[in-house]
Amino acid sequence: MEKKTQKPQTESPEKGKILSKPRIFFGLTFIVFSGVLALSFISYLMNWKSDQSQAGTMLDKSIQSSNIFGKLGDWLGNIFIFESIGVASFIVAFLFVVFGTMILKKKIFKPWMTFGHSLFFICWLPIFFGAITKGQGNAGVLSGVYGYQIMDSMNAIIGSVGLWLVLVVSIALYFILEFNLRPSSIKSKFNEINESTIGRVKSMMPNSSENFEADEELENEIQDSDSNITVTDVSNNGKIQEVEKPVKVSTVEPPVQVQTIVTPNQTSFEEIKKESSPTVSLDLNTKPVIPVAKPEEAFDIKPSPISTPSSDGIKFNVEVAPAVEIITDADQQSNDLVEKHGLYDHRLDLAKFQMPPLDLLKDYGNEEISVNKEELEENKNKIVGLLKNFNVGIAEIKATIGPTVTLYEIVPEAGIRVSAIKKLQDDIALNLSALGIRIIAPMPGKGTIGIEVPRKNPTMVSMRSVIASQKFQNTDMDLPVVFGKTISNEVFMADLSKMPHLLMAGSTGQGKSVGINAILTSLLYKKHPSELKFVMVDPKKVELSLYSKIERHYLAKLPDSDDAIITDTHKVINTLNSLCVEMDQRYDLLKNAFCKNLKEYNKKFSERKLNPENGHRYLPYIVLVVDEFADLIMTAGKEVELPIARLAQLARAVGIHLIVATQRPSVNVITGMIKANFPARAAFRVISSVDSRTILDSPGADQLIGKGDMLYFNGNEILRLQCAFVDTPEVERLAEFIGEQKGYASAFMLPEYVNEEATSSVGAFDPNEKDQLFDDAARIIVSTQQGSTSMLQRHLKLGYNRAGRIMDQLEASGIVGGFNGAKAREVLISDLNSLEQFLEDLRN
Ligand SMILES: Nc1ncnc2c1ncn2[C@@H]1O[C@H](COP(=O)(O)OP(=O)(O)OP(=O)(O)O)[C@@H](O)[C@H]1O
Repeated sequence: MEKKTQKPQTESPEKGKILSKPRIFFGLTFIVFSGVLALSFISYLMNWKSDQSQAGTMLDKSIQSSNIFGKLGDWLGNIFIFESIGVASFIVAFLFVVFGTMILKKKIFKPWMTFGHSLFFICWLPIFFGAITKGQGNAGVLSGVYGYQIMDSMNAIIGSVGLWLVLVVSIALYFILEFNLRPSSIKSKFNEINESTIGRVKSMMPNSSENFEADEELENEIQDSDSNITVTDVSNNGKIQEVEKPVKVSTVEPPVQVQTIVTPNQTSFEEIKKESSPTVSLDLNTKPVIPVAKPEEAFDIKPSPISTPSSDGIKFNVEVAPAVEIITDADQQSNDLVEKHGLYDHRLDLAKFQMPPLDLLKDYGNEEISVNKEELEENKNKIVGLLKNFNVGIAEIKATIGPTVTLYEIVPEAGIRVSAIKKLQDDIALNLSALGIRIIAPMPGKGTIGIEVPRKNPTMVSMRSVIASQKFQNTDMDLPVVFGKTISNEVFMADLSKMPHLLMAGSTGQGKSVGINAILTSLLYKKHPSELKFVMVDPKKVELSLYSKIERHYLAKLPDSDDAIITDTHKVINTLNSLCVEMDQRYDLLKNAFCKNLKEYNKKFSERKLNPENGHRYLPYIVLVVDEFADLIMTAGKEVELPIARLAQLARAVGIHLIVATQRPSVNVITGMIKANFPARAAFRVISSVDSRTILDSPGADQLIGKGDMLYFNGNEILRLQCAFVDTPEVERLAEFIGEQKGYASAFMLPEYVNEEATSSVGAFDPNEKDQLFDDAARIIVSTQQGSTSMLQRHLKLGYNRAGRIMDQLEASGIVGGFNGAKAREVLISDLNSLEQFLEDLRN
């Protein structure tokens, strides 16, 4: 059931587009010129009689013009209005606005439709005014000379009746085509108006006999009509609710059982008692019977007729009533709020925030791929020759040149086994004497076998070129990440929110840090600070430090920490657990708002359907970036692995996404639990094929050539990409540009994380799980009035751990107080009698 809601003001896709200066100049010039034209025309219309005599005196200073744009205004008015098309000239002025908005890429008008309509009226209006004025009175300005002359010529050719016929038929055709007017729709519109008028008149009448009479009249009216029948239900309060239920007369159905029901104010109707069929079929001879709508059904129901010719020649109409639109109180309230304050704009806190311009990124010059025909020919010959030596015949070979790699696709002759070619990988590599050869047999979805051969002179892919690409600029992805270019030189992008977490690996110096910077740069170029927050973990301390400048805009941190970029392993554990708390809180918010994911939730919040007083808030995406995961696992092990795995398993729906990078993709770093929850993987060059298997579940990453040459696995297939290059100074400039702008008062605060171990014993006492020696321990403590764990150890001959656990239980049950540093705990029960009573209560 569709709810009637205010249409949300979706962010226009043009927002992200960068307009060139000439565009802005010409766009604005057109719009301003349109204003000048319109004002000149208005002014000309007011003074045209006096000013017209001054035509041709443009340079004569002694003659003044009364047009607000002086003689220029006069001249424009004269040219457009008087000498051309009369008042239709305003349409010309309007067209300049349309041009202007087109140049500025604002999709306010549908250009072709607007031009079409305008052209029609530019032709029709002058002739129409010409026909009306016949050259008398204000003919000059209404029709213009052109309009009058065309009208005059037509008049001479087809006569005045013919002229009017052309005018009327053309305008009628225009409206019929434009508004889809058909006799049936005009008739139903007319019926609607008719009914609503009758309804209104009826509702004005008191609940009396007059009303009754009106009902009868109406019924008569209804019964007169054999096609459209209006049922009127008069409810208790005298309000009339109407349902239009056209009943079409048809044959075959058995006679309908009719029952009379009485409505509260005694108006009687006949109800069709017929189960489960919304379609009504009646005997041709019976009079139409009127179904009574239940009060809650009595909304605007506009049936949509479906007409099917039946085999017996009788027209059989089926009408399906559309779903009833219902507005709940909450909807109404949010609609009112939106009407009053507009949609909630999360960007408002930093309304003046400027998205970074493109020129912060370095232009590395020509990135066009140069084709080295000799190299291509040489490689092709080597491949064909080698395969021939191994008795592998080739039917066809094709080369696709990418930025770093050329892909040779071969179609083997019939009967050749794919595995035979696969086995030759090392031989081909040896023959081509090149590193980084990868054989893809077969190419997914292509029916060929691919051999990737690195180029001698690779082309660099700059971050600027991919950020400037149409694909990135016009993307509607939620978290667009532009990695670089594919083997066929296309910009490659992926949506981090769909990945939903990314695992990156690569040996040192192969382009992993550049890859992370490319990801962060793409997100910074697309997302406003209110929409995205980063949690950065950088055990190496230097890789992500550049981003500290954007702390108050894009970073998130724990309330008690000084630096937003976390370099200390212990803090990482707290931060990860805090992220888990944030995740749980977000899930609660989503659950209370009946939303399935963050996007839905934020939309609802923007439409003011969620009350901030109930804890609802706009939720930015949170991206956790861990630069050296191996280091964390080595120092903190499970304490890091568990929250990471938990986040990876659950956090996608609440907008928390993980990017975890490591130099050492060994199985004790990338464990099964981690791997299972990171479907998207990016591999730069790694040392061994074992490492490649760990990260990608297949070899290949060990065959890469470094410098940003990478494999991306999206869960289905592996793609070879050349990562875009973004240098440290570029990132610095970007961070500086953002950092210099007004930001929030502080970084985004993650929820405080309270270490569970510190609190678990207190308040979590479960009498069923108490230690067997709990009662004895309590008696010893109370009799000695000493809350000491070592004393319990001595008296009960226990190890420290068990004694400590019993002490925690005594604290939780309220027999002793909290941990008191070096001193013994306070004993809260003064004597054994009270204790026995207390223990008895606990048992019950
Ligand atoms: N996409 C790329 N295009 C061109 N050159 C690149 C690219 N990525 C990296 N390089 C080159 O490789 C060098 C090392 O890259 P990067 O610092 O990203 O390696 P790394 O894997 O992060 O190393 P480490 O783990 O030691 O930090 C860069 O300085 C650059 O010269």
